Amino acid sequence: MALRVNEIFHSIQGESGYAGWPCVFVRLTGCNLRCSYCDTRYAYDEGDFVTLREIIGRVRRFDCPLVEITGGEPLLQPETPELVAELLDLGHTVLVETNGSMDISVVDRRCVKIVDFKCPSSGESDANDMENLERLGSRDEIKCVIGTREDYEFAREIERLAAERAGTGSTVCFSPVFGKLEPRELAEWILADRLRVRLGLQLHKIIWEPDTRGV
Ligand SMILES: C[S@@+](CC[C@H](N)C(=O)[O-])C[C@H]1O[C@@H](n2cnc3c(N)ncnc32)[C@H](O)[C@@H]1O
Ligand SMILES: Nc1nc2[nH]cc(C(=O)O)c2c(=O)[nH]1
Ligand code: SF4
Ligand SMILES: [Mg+2]
Repeated sequence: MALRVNEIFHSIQGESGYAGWPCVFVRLTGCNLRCSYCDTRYAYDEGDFVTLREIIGRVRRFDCPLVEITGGEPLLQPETPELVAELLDLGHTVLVETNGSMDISVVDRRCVKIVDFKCPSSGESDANDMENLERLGSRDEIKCVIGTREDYEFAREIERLAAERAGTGSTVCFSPVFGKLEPRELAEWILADRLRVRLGLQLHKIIWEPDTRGV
């Protein structure tokens, strides 16, 4: 069994509720969306097939408890759930960063799904599978990447729908599109509306040059 892999690297987790922790990233090749702001276009079609065994071996060599499966879109490859389950069985905390267009229930309940609901300025908001709101577990996270005031209002509605769901404990994270919306503007909107959301800034773009690959 093999997956098409764009890169495997060790860095500081820059996004989500796990921001700041050392993390190994497995970036899979291929994406079904084309977000206007995408900072990872090189993953659309660059990558080689690597066996599941080899991927696990490369991850293990970093000796790091936290692993994120990202892309591209990680749920496009039918072998991804097996990779996730094997890493969980080895004792890793596994994050799966997904674009929200596909059914998230295909992956093991023990992993943490970070589900990006695409806002209008991405050009891909019609792709959101809103049923994913019903599929979230309490450790999973909702994420909205915001480039405009219209995006913010859209994201606020997603947050409202999530909060309405009985039993939801999901963290909701709002992040500005890097270089497009000033973090301060988004911070002020969140505070003015008294929202219970987490402001996320991409830490790796502060630590390293913003377009560095493999960090
Ligand atoms: C490259 S995507 C890979 C995972 C999946 N395709 C997705 O979109 O969630 C990882 C995360 O980076 C975010 N992202 C991509 N480009 C960005 C940018 N220019 N500014 C802020 N976040 C960005 C995406 O919205 C997504 O949450
Ligand atoms: N450091 C770092 N943290 C990240 N968190 C999510 C990322 C992604 O591209 O999915 C990412 C990334 O590319 N780098
Ligand atoms: S879904 Fe993710 S990888 Fe695909 S285009 Fe959008 S941001 Fe890029
Ligand atoms: Mg990234």
